[in-house]
Amino acid sequence: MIMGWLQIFASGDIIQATSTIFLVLISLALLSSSLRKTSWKLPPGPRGWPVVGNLLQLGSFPPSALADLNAKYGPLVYLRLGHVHAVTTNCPTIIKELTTAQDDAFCSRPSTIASEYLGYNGYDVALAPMGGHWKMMRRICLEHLLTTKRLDSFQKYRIQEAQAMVHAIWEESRAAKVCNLRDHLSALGMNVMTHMLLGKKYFGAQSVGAVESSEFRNLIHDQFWLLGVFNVGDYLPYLRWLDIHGYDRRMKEVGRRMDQFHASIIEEHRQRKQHDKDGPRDFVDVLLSLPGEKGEKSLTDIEMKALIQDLIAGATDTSSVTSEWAMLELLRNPQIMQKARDEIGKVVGSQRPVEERDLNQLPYLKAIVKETFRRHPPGAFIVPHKSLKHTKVAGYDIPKGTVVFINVHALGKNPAIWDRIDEFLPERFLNGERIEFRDADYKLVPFGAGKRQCPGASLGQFMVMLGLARLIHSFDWFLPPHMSTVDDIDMQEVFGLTTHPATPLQAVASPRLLESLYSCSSSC
Ligand code: HEM
Repeated sequence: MIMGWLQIFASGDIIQATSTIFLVLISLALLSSSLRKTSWKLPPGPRGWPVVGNLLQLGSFPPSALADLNAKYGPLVYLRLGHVHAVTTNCPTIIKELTTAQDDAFCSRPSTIASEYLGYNGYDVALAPMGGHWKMMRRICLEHLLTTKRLDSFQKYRIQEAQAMVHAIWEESRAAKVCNLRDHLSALGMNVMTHMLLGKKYFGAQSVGAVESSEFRNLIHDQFWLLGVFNVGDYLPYLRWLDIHGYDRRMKEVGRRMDQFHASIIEEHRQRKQHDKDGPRDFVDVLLSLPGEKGEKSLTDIEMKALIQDLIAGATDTSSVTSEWAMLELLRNPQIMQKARDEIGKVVGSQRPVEERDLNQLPYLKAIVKETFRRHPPGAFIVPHKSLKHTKVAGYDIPKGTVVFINVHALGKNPAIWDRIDEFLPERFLNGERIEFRDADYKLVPFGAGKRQCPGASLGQFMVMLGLARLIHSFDWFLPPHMSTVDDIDMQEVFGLTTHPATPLQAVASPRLLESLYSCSSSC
């Protein structure tokens, strides 16, 4: 910049020089006015570095780094991430305040490079800023796709896929193979969702085929990873062109390939619709039958693609990673696994498989899932919220545009609200009341809260509970031969949009029901 001024003066262009000085003066004025705003009483937090602020303090596992800051500075911590105001909390009272009393102020989303490339520029639901478009997209989810009636009509797919998983594990057990539970659970989550959404399954028998399935799996994997990264360009936009970690380039490429994938799905459905007079068979058929926002005959292709993208991303990894952590804890705690099996046995017996209608009668299994959400929430942070106006929380000023990181990873390990935090204790939720996933005092918020809370919560619960119930009821589970005690199970977590066990969970399955209960009809 200094070189630029010198060149201007050297060239003798006095008008340009004057306007440059004018701009500098305005910038200084703006800077001093922003400094004056330091009269704001911001929440406490660590001192930041010039320019980057606290970006370098996030570490390799940001949920733990931010939890340490909460322990040091209090329940609401202020951070400056580059030029972005941010706050973080692991406290139920503050979470309640942000998502109920002040929901209107905090219900937007930050606009990020990820939302640009992977959320159709905020044209989707999950990453869209608050506004008319988000309202319309959310209404479509709630009134047309995720209704109880629609979900009931797709129950057969969930049962089919759960049976396909049990069958595949049974075959592996007969071949004396160690079972990779991550593979089975992610195939279950993915197949249930793509079956309902796109009318296809991507893994196992009757799937689309190896090439399309592996391409799809890699795309979803990359998308998940990229949605979870802290991208420097979001916080220091003038450095975006440097693309320090190469995230922009990857996001652009993944977004382009996802878009092609969605376009071909929509085209296939349009072709079929011309010859097929039956009602909608899957969510894409439903989307094709809906009118547009302002009375147009149909939704635009971008709206349909953005919805497909969100539902696949929102539904698949969240439920499979929850189930993987639950199975990991059950292997570490065989007495809890047995208690759950006894409960299922009492309700279901041993002559038939578990059905969805059984799930409401399995409070202990539900408590296991709840304890998994506490100890290993699938997303360490709730999808970040953003404030729409200047407001006060707990007596502190929160500037307009502040990004809010609700740290559910740290909430579940907050010693001020939980006893014996490192133990897996489903019993803590068996207090005689009906067990709800949404906790009235905000100690557990696996599906978020307020206007942005997860619209797929009940489907997510069904998917997790059905998969687990089938695994526990159908098999006895043992450690793989390379492990001698439960302490050999790797408990390390890998940070991303969802937090996975560092090592995919492996175990040995031994069938415990009649052989006929492991068979798979041609449909699965
Ligand atoms: C165990 C399963 C699941 C978990 C733990 C989960 C968790 C979450 C969380 C924490 C949020 C953010 C809430 C907030 O910002 O306050 C969210 C949003 C969302 N979820 Fe889920 N989810 C699950 C399953 C599903 C399923 C099955 C679907 C759809 C089929 C879905 C679709 C969405 C969508 C579209 C949003 C964005 C909502 C908005 O911004 O308005 N999720 N989910």
